[in-house]
Amino acid sequence: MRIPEGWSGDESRIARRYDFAGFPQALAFMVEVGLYCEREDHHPEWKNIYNKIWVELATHDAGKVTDKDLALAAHMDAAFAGRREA
Ligand SMILES: C[C@H](O)[C@H](O)[C@H]1CNC2=NC(N)=NC(=O)C2=N1
Repeated sequence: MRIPEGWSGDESRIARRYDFAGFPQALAFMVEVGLYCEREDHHPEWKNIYNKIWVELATHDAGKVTDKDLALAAHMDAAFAGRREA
């Protein structure tokens, strides 16, 4: 498995921190990504403090990182790129 650019971790889980301009941008990111997660039935472990979000991705059923996690990571990175300056 190749860990995506900007992420850390190993075969069991990958992790990344996103820093936003403020809480509204972080909240908008969580709402947008959350709707994607509901559509895909695949959910992150994440924590928010003010303008920061810590994310960990793994497929619990499989006990490892799968293509679903990599797709979610790519979606998150794209959503972040679109909101960085907002
Ligand atoms: C019942 C439901 O489909 C499962 O719990 C899904 C939901 N979202 C999930 N999300 C993640 N990240 N891993 C899972 O194994 C998983 N399983």
